[in-house]
Amino acid sequence: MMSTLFTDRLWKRVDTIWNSYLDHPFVKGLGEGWLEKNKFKHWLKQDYVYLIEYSRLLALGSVKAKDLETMTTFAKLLYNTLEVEMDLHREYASQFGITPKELEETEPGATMTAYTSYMLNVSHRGGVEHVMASLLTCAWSYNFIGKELANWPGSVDHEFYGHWVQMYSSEEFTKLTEECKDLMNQLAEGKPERELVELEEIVVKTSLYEYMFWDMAEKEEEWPVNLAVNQIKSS
Ligand SMILES: Cc1ncc(CN)c(N)n1
Repeated sequence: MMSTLFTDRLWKRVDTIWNSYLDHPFVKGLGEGWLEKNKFKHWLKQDYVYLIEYSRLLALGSVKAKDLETMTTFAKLLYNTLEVEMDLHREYASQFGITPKELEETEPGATMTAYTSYMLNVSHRGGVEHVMASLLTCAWSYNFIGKELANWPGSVDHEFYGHWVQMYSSEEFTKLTEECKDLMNQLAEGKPERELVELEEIVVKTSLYEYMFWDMAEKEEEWPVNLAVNQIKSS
């Protein structure tokens, strides 16, 4: 009898959360092509610094890996993030007149800091399986969104957002996502229920953080201190 894959079990927990992304105004606007560019620019800058922290997490995966094959998978994901995915960001940024250096110097926002700090914290404290559980939602949920949006009329060919949809629904990104899922299943194999529950919780939490990240971009979230300074000045 074939046992259920751990990722199938995970899917049951995140299905509703991930489907709610598709109703979020930021994602909907991106897929339907009416998203305000300043909101996208906000996402782009925060996401660039998010991907820098995510890259640290991938490097940590290689450090914690117990065999060369796993080390190589993390290294491949790291290379792809730094050179392929972040290239998409650099290309979009150039259309806004933002240089790569300016992108890199983006002040990390509250949501992006909370999300990446959470992932790095559980990964530092745990083993390679905790690193993989922290990373999984990032790759898998974007691939899920990309493939869903690719079915929406006009999304792939949109003059501005089409490139985004093409990237996250691409065969290459799908293949990397499948490698992440395979590795998660391998690492979960034979683990006691108590540990599986722990890994599942990480995937649920990161899924909630993903929702908060979309919300952060939609609201163009800023640290409240600027508001406080202005209030002090005007009083
Ligand atoms: C916040 C977030 N999550 C996921 C991805 C896809 N790597 C991303 N670029 N940014």
